[in-house]
Amino acid sequence: MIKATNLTKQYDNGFVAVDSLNLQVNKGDIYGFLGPNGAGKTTTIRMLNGLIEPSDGSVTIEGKEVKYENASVSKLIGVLPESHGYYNWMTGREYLKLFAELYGVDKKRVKSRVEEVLEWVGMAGKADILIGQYSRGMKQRIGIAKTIVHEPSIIFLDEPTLGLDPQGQKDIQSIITRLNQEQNVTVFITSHLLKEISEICNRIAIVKQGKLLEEGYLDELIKGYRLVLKNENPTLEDIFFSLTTDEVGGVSDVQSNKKGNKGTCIIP
Ligand SMILES: Nc1ncnc2c1ncn2[C@@H]1O[C@H](COP(=O)(O)OP(=O)(O)OP(=O)(O)O)[C@@H](O)[C@H]1O
Repeated sequence: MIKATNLTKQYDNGFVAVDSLNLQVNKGDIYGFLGPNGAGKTTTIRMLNGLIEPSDGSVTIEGKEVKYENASVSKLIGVLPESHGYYNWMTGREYLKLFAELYGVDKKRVKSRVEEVLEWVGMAGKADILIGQYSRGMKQRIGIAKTIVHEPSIIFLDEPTLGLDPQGQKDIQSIITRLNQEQNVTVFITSHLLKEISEICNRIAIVKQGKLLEEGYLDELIKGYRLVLKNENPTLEDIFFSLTTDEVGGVSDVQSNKKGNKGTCIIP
């Protein structure tokens, strides 16, 4: 359903943020895309969405090639970026109506679709309040409503629970799970909250310095790592740290990821 082949991004300054990544997200997955800060997650999402051009490699979504700034797949996908602006002077309902129209929802259907998504994210009672007066959790709910307003089959959520309190995190997780189970929406999600990922995702990928370190079904990975980690019940956190922590407890210098010097770790 989403297939990335040898996906690579070298920025203009020579830095290789994503290096020959091969990924496959299947229909119905909640796919957790994990990695330390600077691992290349946002860069990857932007290439998967056609927002930036890969230096090499290709992406297909439902068999259609994703081309840079080409709107052909935009109807199939919904995107909630990590940092996104809201129109604080609009009410939640006005904002969703605007995006329903922009995304080409049938004019006759806009009103009812906006009401549907407001219900979905539990914001029907707050829809006439200005977005500027919403809490962060309410803004994220409206952000998710915007992401699904045109009924995409795949949604990309970059850190959707960042900065939310535990209840806010739980609410967003429950919306994501219900969208997946009840509306058959495939979800590609990044988060630094490994517990959250292990609770909602069936498949995961772990990247570091732009390279794929591991990909697979979470339950199979956990089984596979029992032996590797000599632990009967390894958690996703155990697997993540075993793969991403540098030996000697050092911090890897991701800025050294230049061509010809890929993946080098500098231990301070
Ligand atoms: N336009 C750019 N030019 C050069 N380097 C960039 C550019 N954009 C991002 N980078 C670098 O690419 C690397 C990957 O960045 P990216 O934002 O994709 O990582 P991330 O995994 O999403 O990080 P985080 O978890 O902190 O959000 C980082 O080292 C970043 O500094």
